[in-house]
Amino acid sequence: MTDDLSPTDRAKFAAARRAADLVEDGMRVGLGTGSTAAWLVRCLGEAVAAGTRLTGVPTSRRTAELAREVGIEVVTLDEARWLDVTIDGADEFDGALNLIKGGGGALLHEKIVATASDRMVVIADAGKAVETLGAFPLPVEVIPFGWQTTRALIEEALAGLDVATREITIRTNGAAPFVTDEGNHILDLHLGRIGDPHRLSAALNALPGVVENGLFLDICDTVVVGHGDGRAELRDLDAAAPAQAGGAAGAVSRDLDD
Ligand SMILES: O=C(CO)[C@H](O)[C@H](O)COP(=O)(O)O
Repeated sequence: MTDDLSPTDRAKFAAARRAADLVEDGMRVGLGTGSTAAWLVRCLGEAVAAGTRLTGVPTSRRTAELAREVGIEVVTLDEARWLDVTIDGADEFDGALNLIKGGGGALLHEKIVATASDRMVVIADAGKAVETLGAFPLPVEVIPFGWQTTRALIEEALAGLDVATREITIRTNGAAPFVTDEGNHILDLHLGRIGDPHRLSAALNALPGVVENGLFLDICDTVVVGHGDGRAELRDLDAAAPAQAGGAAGAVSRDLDD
């Protein structure tokens, strides 16, 4: 399944394969969205074929389709109610394991599913590690009604916040605005650097018209970092370190050559 992969895809696969080993028989698993999460779903499909029993709650229609294709029993979040683990990709992660997500437009379901889980495990290639969040444009899901007014409100809110740049673009699909699984649009906030992610997240979610933003703060417990040579390294939040400590002090690493 992995012949002819680019180094980045090999890294994504390595992270997904290692994370699939964390799934135990009988678990209810939140299934993320994106190319790294797709590797995970394929790995879990192999585990199911080998006899592991699990139920999956997909975070998007795309993931639901792939999960069914590979033989995973798919249920809704309301049927599962609570999950043992959610495993998902990310666009950026920092030293405190805070994330930017939503590059694939599924951030709303992803945040709901991750929050309804005992543990959130992120799978990512090493290129997603950052010192400070914000180089990746921050996705914000907004309802279509009055989205241009919502964009203006976001611009006003950004004026008082610690960010490097303040450009906002509407995500498109061809000529039309991109539409999420919930029928909403995505505004991408090009901020360069986010000085205070908690303050920004609260300011965005306080605006009418904003449904959710792609900052996942204090949600992720573990990042499995994949490398192009096939290694995967686990970074766990150190319970002793304050979440806002950031940098290497906020997480502990274990090298797992497999
Ligand atoms: O948040 C997401 C989708 O909404 C993805 O997990 C994120 O964009 C990473 O994608 P990929 O694994 O393809 O790099």
